[in-house]
Amino acid sequence: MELTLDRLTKQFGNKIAIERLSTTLKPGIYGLLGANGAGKTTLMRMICGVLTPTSGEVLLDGNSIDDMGESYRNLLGYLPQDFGYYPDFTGKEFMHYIAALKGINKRKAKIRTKELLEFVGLTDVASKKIRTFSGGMKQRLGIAQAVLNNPKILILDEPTAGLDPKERVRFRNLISNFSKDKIIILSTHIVSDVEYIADKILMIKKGTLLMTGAVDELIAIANGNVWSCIVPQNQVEQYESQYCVGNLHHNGKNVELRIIAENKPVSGAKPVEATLEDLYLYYFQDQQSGKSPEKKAGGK
Ligand SMILES: Nc1ncnc2c1ncn2[C@@H]1O[C@H](COP(=O)(O)OP(=O)(O)OP(=O)(O)O)[C@@H](O)[C@H]1O
Repeated sequence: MELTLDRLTKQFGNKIAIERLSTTLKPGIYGLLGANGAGKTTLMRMICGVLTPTSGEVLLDGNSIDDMGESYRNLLGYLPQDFGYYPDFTGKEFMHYIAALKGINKRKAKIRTKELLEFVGLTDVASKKIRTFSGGMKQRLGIAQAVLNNPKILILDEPTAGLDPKERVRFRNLISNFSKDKIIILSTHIVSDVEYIADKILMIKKGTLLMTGAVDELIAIANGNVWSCIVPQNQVEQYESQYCVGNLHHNGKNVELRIIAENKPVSGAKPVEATLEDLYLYYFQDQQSGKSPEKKAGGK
């Protein structure tokens, strides 16, 4: 199975949300990382066929998804960003309702609902109204509905938004367990959500694919460019204006800074192992602090 995005472009008025984005996806978990407004939702909606590209196309095994129509939709599971949960439905009723929308017969819907509510750990609350669910429980229900038809392609838009750390871990494990032979794309701007489960990262910035690769490959780009520096407290602002600064750790009168820079920022700076977050911070720092990266940490 191969999903090809071929020069995919979406323009809203004057705004180009996605610009000639091309890549090929094979079974595995893909983490779509990008700042707010980078174009993640637009891209996912085009992959799902709910938004028509201005130009370019999405192909599954060489066939345009437009031409495939229902046979493509039958392979697809989608959890949109703002999913409507119907608070007065119980978890079970909601699953049956979505199953009916997906054209799954009642008998099969009952069996799948039971299996899936078990899978996402909601069996005990299956007969409770959704209005009583926590954010994490709703997200798990969202995942369960998305996989009702046992999709080969699963698209999850910001599935970890609003989850606490424990729920995040649970979510990651759920996705890992479900991922065999499937193309899973999940978007987030939280690096740690994808660092551990994604086979491949797609970093998207201003509608274009900035870089793509396995987590290790991307981290390798930043390796050798991450430093730990101890500086006096009154110099922190100066460093922040000059460099891409990650974590700060106050230690008495001094502050330990994590700096991402090609050259040693200060004598005594110690090189430290890079993380995906360092790379992300470096490439997206202009969108977080308003400044542009003066020099890139590595190639594409
Ligand atoms: N229907 C629309 N009409 C006009 N502009 C839009 C529309 N949808 C998206 N955009 C613009 O396209 C750009 C990309 O938006 P998109 O929602 O895809 O980004 P995102 O990466 O998903 O962001 P977020 O993480 O905030 O959801 C943004 O500048 C957004 O304002």
